Amino acid sequence: MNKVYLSIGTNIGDREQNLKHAANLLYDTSGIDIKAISSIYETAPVGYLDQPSFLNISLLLETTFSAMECLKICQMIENELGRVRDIRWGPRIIDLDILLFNNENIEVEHLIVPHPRMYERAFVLVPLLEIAEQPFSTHLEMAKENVTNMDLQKEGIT
Ligand SMILES: Nc1nc2nc(S)n(CCO)c2c(=O)[nH]1
Repeated sequence: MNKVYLSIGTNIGDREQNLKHAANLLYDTSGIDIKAISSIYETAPVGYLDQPSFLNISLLLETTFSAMECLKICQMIENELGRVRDIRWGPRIIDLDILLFNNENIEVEHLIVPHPRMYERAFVLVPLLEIAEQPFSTHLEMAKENVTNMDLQKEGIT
């Protein structure tokens, strides 16, 4: 069984409904067991600043799927909710990112785990650490270290 941490973000439409829809699609997927879901965080946009604020959550899954299969499932859910990939850092109806896959390091085309930008993003680290299981993996220890040194108000997470 694989342990996978995801980050989900949305800043278009009915944002809470988008999160619920994505979580329900994961819940309904045979081979995926949702073990934890974080609180919903309102977060200031990072990257492209001229866009609405996001809602972000993190989930812990247990799954029989491989990392690549998980990536495909995340992309299917984004497509199902109508994700349009136009402006790279722009507004999106839903965005599912794989943060951690067990305590593995993965670097293949289209998939890098741990997520390459997760350690610098409070909107990822705060929900993640809310649900992270003890004892922390080395990746989660680093996440905790990084978020401890962040000014969360400045990072725009409430
Ligand atoms: N606060 C916040 N800013 C973001 N910028 C991008 S791109 N995204 C999409 C995820 O990479 C987000 C996000 O989910 N939350």
